[in-house]
Amino acid sequence: MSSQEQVTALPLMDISRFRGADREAFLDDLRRAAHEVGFFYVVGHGVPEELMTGVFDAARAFFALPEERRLAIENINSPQFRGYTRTGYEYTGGTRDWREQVDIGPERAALDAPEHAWQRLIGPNQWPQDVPGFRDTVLAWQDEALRVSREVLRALAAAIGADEGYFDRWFDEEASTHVKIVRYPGRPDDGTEQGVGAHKDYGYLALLQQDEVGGLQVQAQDGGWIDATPVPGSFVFNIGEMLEIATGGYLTATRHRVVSPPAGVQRYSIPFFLGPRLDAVVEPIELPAELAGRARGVSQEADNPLHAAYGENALVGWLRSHPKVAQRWWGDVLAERS
Ligand SMILES: O=C(O)CCC(=O)C(=O)O
Ligand SMILES: [Fe+2]
Repeated sequence: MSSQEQVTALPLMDISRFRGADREAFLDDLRRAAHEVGFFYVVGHGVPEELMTGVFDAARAFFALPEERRLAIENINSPQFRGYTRTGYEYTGGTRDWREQVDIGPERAALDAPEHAWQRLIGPNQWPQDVPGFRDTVLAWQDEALRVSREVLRALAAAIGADEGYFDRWFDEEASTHVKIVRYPGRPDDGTEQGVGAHKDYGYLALLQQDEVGGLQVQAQDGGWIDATPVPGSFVFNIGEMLEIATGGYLTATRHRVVSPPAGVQRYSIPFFLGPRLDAVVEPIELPAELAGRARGVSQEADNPLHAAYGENALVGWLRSHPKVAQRWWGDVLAERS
């Protein structure tokens, strides 16, 4: 192997094989990748290159706006945690992350009389008014990210011996989608390396489009960290907590983190999260005996208990990561729970 050749320890999956002649071999590869690593690259997805480039252009245009224009859609305006988060205002593992971002969810009207706390996550987005085409481009990208994620979810269901459509029961047209448009500035003067602290993602699956800079790291089973080296044209996929719960830990939500780029270098990334409906309570699937024997059980960490009720799982995540928004709009819920 020449020293120029790209070396990456994460498996690479060509999702077009799922509909092709070697489907069974593909499902074996996918099963191994999803069980052993929980992270893999996906190529052969058919998302037009112009759209992948276009969404990064939209991101660059937004983050190039003067701060007061970015703050016009600050998430502090939104009980649903939608909109812009300034660098240093998001927390993971109780420690400040070093990135700025725009969070976008399903576009709905807020409910008049929500019965459950998590129903207050339903509501409208905040869109920047001064980046022409931002909304259309992001929505077009979101549609494609949803299409590819659904295909990967169907392949995962087939790979664990279930019907392709198995996970659709907690899903349908009300799927929880979440797009994050992210910019990591170079690391701050004090040299802190946390772009995003180590965490798991809470839905079914996460898809990530990243630029060429790198910095995402994935925790291996031995505790070491593997670089998710950028592979042009690919998406990085990882398993979320709801699939860990649904498979009794046969599929594991793998911890990952982002190391900030060096000072003076910036990185753009666009994660997309696919979750079940907010009112879904995910129950364990009956796995084929051979797989069940290798299921590791659902991890229960003191600092991150997993909730099978998806809306609750999502709410806990939002409250923890955006304390200022939580204080402004969710004081009653925080007080009840303290
Ligand atoms: O930006 C990345 O590479 C990953 C971000 C991430 O893990 C997240 O936002 O959950
Ligand atoms: Fe993540």
